[in-house]
Amino acid sequence: MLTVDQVYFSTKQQVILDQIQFLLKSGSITALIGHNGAGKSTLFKAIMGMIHLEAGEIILDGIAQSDNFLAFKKHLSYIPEEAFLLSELTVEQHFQLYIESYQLDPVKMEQQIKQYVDAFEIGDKLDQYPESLSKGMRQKVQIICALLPEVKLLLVDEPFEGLDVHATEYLIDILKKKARTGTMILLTTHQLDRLQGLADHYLMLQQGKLISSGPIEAFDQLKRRFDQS
Ligand SMILES: Nc1ncnc2c1ncn2[C@@H]1O[C@H](COP(=O)(O)OP(=O)(O)OP(=O)(O)O)[C@@H](O)[C@H]1O
Repeated sequence: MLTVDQVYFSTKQQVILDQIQFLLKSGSITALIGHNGAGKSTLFKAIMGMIHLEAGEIILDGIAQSDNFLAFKKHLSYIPEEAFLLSELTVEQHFQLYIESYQLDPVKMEQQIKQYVDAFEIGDKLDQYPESLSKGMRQKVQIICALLPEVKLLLVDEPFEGLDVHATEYLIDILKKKARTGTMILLTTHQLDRLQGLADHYLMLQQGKLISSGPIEAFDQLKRRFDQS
């Protein structure tokens, strides 16, 4: 379970996350929705420990982020809105980096990487560097890296931007499979229609505040609520 408790973050100019509080359960897929600037990416950065919270706590299966950050972080993985790949590493070396940093089984990973690489159609790019890849290809590399470890929580920020239809459908399928094995998934998208049949819960942010949350019972109702927010 993920517990986000009274999380608060501000800059000199504005409050960006205002006492955010929610729970995620094992195996759930939760859509984090909100208009531009609502605070979605900042909330992801807060969960990832990439920003320093002024108040609040984030607890993943009993491990508090502020108590033991290394133990906390090894249970989560992140697909950022824009791929952050290292210019000096090839595609294949990026996969190796994840295998090493998450201490994954290299033999098992070899098969897994082949499966993902084939499905995302980047098999001919393994020895290339990020600068020679298209935006969509870079995103695919980042997605594969994030999918390799079996984590308790997978954060997915605007995953469908820049992906072709085939890759989008494949990713949706993988996210559902991950959730079936107990991974919690928290994802943002502006393409609300993509959430239908994927997300089972939602969190709605508006100007840094959590204004609504719960199970997605009626998708049309959620879209109306979002349009009115
Ligand atoms: N590094 C930063 N310094 C100052 N303010 C920031 C910074 N990053 C984000 N903000 C501000 O925080 C607020 C929330 O931004 P955030 O990127 O979290 O929104 P978002 O919901 O992810 O938006 P989008 O849908 O456009 O990606 C915005 O008002 C933004 O201007």
